[in-house]
Amino acid sequence: MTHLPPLPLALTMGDPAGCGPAITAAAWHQLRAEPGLAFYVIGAPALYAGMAPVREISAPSDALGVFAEALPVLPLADVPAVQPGQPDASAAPAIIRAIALATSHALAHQAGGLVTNPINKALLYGTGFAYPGHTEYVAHLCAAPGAPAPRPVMMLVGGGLRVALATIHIRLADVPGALDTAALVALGEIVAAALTRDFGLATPRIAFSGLNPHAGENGTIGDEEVRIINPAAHLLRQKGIDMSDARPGDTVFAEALAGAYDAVIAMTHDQGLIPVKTLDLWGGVNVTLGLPVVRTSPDHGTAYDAAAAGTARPDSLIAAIRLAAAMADARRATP
Ligand SMILES: NC(=O)C1=CN([C@@H]2O[C@H](COP(=O)(O)OP(=O)(O)OC[C@H]3O[C@@H](n4cnc5c(N)ncnc54)[C@H](O)[C@@H]3O)[C@@H](O)[C@H]2O)C=CC1
Ligand SMILES: NCC(=O)COP(=O)(O)O
Repeated sequence: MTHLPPLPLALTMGDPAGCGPAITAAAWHQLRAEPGLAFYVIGAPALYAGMAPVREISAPSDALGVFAEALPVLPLADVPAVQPGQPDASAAPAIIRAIALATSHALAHQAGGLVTNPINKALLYGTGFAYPGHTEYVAHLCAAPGAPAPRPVMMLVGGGLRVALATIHIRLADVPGALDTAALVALGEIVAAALTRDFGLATPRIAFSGLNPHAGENGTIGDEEVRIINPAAHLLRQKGIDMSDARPGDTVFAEALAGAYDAVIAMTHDQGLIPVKTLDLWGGVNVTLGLPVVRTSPDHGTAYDAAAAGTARPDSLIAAIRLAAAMADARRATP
């Protein structure tokens, strides 16, 4: 077994008007005594002033020596001054640069992985950001020269569940047309490989959820299960992956909680996120699978109201930091 030295995690500042600065400072207070969870944040030092002692660093490796005493901040230029709770589109270029820099640190093995603070997607779209979210943007940044971007898979971890998504930020009406047997096979392979590599499960058991009520009742109330999902499950089983046919969406998460499955692949964003957020509103983590770098995130958004009121909770960010560190450890042990 190879053991490479631990690296700090790179946190992005996220939307500076959102909860990111407050939860980052709060996470530092709670984690500063755990050197295995050392991190630095890429952002404007002023964002954290008054919430934590701040130390500017000039390279990711400086964070390890600083973390116990102060929040290590790698300064990002040109972050406009914003008010908590007051989104400001002029911050968009800096928000995007922080994500790009953190990803480059992880790709260069200067950071063990990246943990992204929440962004306001509509605000970024309004300034021309061409990606649905971090998931697809980080994948784009991970593309090798001349090669297509790796296919990223969003998985939520929380409340005793792991739930990967077959479709993410698309209209519900577009979901049936977006489901495709070959794509579900590729998705199942990515989820199975990640559960082994990053979560230490030698032979993970995975379930597809159905799209239609009762998983389509044998094609009588929707045929995506018999036409698309079950054929993908069959092909995955032929590849040696323990994959169920489509299970009814109203029971598959209870089955997973009871121990029948290590992960569920949900067909839509809300089908997957509702059980995780209902079971674990504060502690859920969003993980991107299928990338050469570790990337996690809190599963909540910018929470402008909590940012303005000073009531933002760091629980989900802390869970995201813990999970990223565990995944980075697993990859260091078996690169
Ligand atoms: N990973 C990311 O960057 C994500 C970004 N978003 C973005 O967040 C923005 C706001 O989305 P919403 O649907 O309002 O979801 P939200 O998660 O920001 O807020 C929903 C409710 O939960 C509360 N809440 C969320 N996190 C909290 C925390 N840490 N502490 C205390 N209260 C908290 C909020 O105050 C609000 O009442 C959107 O622009 C969306 O694009 C949403 C989800 C993930
Ligand atoms: N609802 C989850 C979400 O919006 C996270 O998206 P991403 O920014 O992690 O791609």
